[in-house]
Amino acid sequence: MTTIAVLGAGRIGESLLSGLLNTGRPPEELLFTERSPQRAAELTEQYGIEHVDVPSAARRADILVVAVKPQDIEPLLDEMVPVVAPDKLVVSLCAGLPTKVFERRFAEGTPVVRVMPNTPMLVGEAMSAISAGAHAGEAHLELVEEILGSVGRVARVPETQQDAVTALSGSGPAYFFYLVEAMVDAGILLGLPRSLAAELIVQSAVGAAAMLREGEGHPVMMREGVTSPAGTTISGIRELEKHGVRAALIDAIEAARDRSLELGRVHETDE
Ligand SMILES: NC(=O)C1=CN([C@@H]2O[C@H](COP(=O)(O)OP(=O)(O)OC[C@H]3O[C@@H](n4cnc5c(N)ncnc54)[C@H](O)[C@@H]3O)[C@@H](O)[C@H]2O)C=CC1
Ligand SMILES: O=C(O)[C@@H]1CCC=N1
Repeated sequence: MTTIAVLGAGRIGESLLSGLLNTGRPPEELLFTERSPQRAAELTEQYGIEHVDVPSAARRADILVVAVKPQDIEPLLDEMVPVVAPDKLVVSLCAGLPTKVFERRFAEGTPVVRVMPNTPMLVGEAMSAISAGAHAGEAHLELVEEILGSVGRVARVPETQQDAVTALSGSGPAYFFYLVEAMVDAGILLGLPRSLAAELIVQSAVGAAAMLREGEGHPVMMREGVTSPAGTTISGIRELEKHGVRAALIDAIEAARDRSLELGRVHETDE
């Protein structure tokens, strides 16, 4: 039995706990720590998972999953460092934080794996990218793949690519939600009831995603398949091009990558 403790059960920590429970992992194999007592009580009531303190998590769990905001990492590290032995695996879900931020604080040899997951973990459809730190080996990566593979897909990437991954798949769901929100608003403008507009757009998104996943051709070909000569779609595409939507998305993702790099730099030392 592998016990997993999630340190910081906010949106992504809860998504992981909930996703693992949904895939049949018993609540006895899961623990969590949480700064907010109210949130801790709510989660225990909802999921039946035990809330513990950091020393207890470090003693009882094999894997410690760090899921606090990057800005909150230092106080948590202060609590972890005295109690985390090198036989534990530390898994960081924190955007922007390089594995060396953890390694330089923990006992020599402590394995650290950096992960960028995303919230569709909640419904078993996460995209997670994982990178080994200096002391994490094949067995550690396989363990993390097994856990995250139960709540979605997993790719191995060099750590140097993690900031780009964060911008694409870590933040990506927010951009899709934003597009859906805007398209539903368009339906309202055209006089459709909100519930109907939402149903039309959400099912269109699910259908388009399913076609993309089937992998039968390139997205450009799929878009061309919708775009009839002198038809409706090309009139819409012209507006998207006029408003620079493609460039806006590229700029948005570049800005998210830059912010990820910046979050990591805050924790750099002169070492
Ligand atoms: N929300 C998302 O879509 C994604 C978030 N992440 C990363 O996951 C991490 C968490 O993000 P969210 O869940 O969105 O943030 P959040 O703010 O919803 O959750 C963080 C939780 O940690 C708790 N916390 C803070 N310090 C603590 C401490 N010392 N001990 C115990 N609990 C503590 C807070 O009370 C809060 O419930 C971040 O590092 C973020 O970069 C990664 C991928 C996607
Ligand atoms: O916005 C954030 O910083 C986090 C990391 C990736 C998605 N959400």
